Amino acid sequence: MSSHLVDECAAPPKNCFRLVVLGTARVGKTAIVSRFLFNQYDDQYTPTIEDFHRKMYRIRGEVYRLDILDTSGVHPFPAMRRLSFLTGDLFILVYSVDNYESYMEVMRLREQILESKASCKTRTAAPPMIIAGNKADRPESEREVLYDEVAKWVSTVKKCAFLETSAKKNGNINELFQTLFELAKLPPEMSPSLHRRVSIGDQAWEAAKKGISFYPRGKQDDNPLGVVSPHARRPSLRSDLIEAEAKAEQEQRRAEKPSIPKISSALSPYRSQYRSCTWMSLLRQAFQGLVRPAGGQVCRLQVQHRCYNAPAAGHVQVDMNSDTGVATVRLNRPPVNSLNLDVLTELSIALEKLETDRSCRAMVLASAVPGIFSAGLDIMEMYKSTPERCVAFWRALQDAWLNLYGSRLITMAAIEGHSPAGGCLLAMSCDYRVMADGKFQIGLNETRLGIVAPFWFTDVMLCTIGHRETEKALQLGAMYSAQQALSIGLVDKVVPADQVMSTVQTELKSWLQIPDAARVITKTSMRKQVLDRLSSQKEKDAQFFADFILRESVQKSLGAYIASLQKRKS
Ligand SMILES: CCCCCCC/C=C/C(=O)SCCNC(=O)CCNC(=O)[C@H](O)C(C)(C)COP(=O)(O)OP(=O)(O)OC[C@H]1O[C@@H](n2cnc3c(N)ncnc32)[C@H](O)[C@@H]1OP(=O)(O)O
Repeated sequence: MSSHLVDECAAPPKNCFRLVVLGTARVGKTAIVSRFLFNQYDDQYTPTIEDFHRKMYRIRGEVYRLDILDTSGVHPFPAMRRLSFLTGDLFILVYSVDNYESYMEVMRLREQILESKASCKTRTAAPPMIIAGNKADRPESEREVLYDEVAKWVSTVKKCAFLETSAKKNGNINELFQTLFELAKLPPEMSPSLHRRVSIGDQAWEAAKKGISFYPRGKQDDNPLGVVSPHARRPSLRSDLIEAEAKAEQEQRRAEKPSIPKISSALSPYRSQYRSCTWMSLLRQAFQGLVRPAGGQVCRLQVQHRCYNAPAAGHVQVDMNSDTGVATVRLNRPPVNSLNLDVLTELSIALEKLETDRSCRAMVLASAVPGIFSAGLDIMEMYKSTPERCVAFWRALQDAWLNLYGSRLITMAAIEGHSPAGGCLLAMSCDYRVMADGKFQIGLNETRLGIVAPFWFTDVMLCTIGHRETEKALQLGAMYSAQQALSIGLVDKVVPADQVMSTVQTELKSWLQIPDAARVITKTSMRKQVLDRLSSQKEKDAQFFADFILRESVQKSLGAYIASLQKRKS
């Protein structure tokens, strides 16, 4: 029996759920999932990057689908983590009773999930969550987290439950899922003890499938059944979008209250809002080959070695040349490649993927939009926004920058157009810059907008052109022509526009001759201080940004700047 048939038994969107399991490394996330799915426990520890599982159920004549995302405990993939927050319907947050820091991380994770959800206009309610204090079998002498402390905290938060568990001894695992499903108002039969585990090809499952798909009143087995899909992989982008859309419609419908006579027409304005919402774009990004099937029940993250080209809608196009080990990453958000939350998230994911691709040694950052490298941050993300959205946006920028500036790859910017502010930051964060001669300008022009370049923008510029030039450049919000930029060291080479790419390729050849290990250690040691400065205060920096940008006076300046851009155009 071919395993894909499990998916032929499709669940309606309203019965599809994504469960995300989060927590620091070594707390037992994978062990909990493994107990739940297979009633197995493996004593060996293998760090997880991201595993994907699918379980299908037949319960009281209906088909349900539970997708489980078992996430990484370390955080080299912040964009993937944020996407897991956004796409999750219910969450298990795991800590280990012998590790207080892991409990602190659970508290932080809860906040981050809520903030991520709040930044999506269509999804604001707190999702159901359960806190699992795992390794409860450990001797009391090793315990660092007291049961009462967690219970007290959980009693103060909404839609959240708490249990201590032992994946090793199978303690409370069934109860953990049962409580979560109850909280999420999912059928209790989804818990391991309340359904019969069957496998693909099992007659009961096959009969149930037929009964549901074709002959609902046929001879089907009425006992709840659950089957783990052996070759589970993340759904295709298209099916996920369709499903997400159906779900969002459902949510809207609930919010709209049934008293509205024509629900479909009442929904239409929300549909268009929904279609353009960030959540949808993030979903789109989430499934652009982020995780590929690797066979078996577990889908370890694997990196495509040839081509990461995003679908047409993607704002970041990635071409990987496996022969040379050089990837070209093109920003593609016409008209001016302004960097909004979506672009930044996509960029982060692209960079994270390249970072983990062993065949990739270098990356060229370029634009797919003629005449522009990037117009910098999308001003509309900063104008009349909400604090939650501002924080989410800023985090996405921080992550994209940390990925780029801290990359092990040789990074080169092919600047074939204007590159103000955030565009200049991206270019400066690369190892080498080639700019097109002519009318294009580059620089950190923040003061002209009435805003202040953050300390890490300043740090990067200081490292690039030195103190004196940075002081002048930043105070004046100076924009430089390519030749001026060359003279102060802001770019490394200026060539006619049609030779930018070939010049980058030529330059790359000499960089590629240097052994990677020595080059990477050198680069890392040179950049560490600047990277650490932001890494150590990301949250403070994000909060500061939100507070600053939403000040009335700053909003006024931004409003005037936007008007001046529009006026200049007309
Ligand atoms: C404590 C923390 C403090 C906060 C720190 C914040 C740090 C901020 C960093 C930034 O990156 S702020 C953004 C700064 N960017 C700019 O000032 C660039 C402004 N744009 C331009 O100068 C020009 O557009 C251009 C890039 C030189 C391109 O000129 P071109 O003539 O080709 O296009 P336009 O007709 O001007 O623009 C087309 C279209 O795009 C809109 N637009 C331009 N830039 C942005 C942007 N950054 N964000 C959003 N939208 C942008 C422009 O208004 C036009 O829109 P429409 O009129 O067609 O609707």
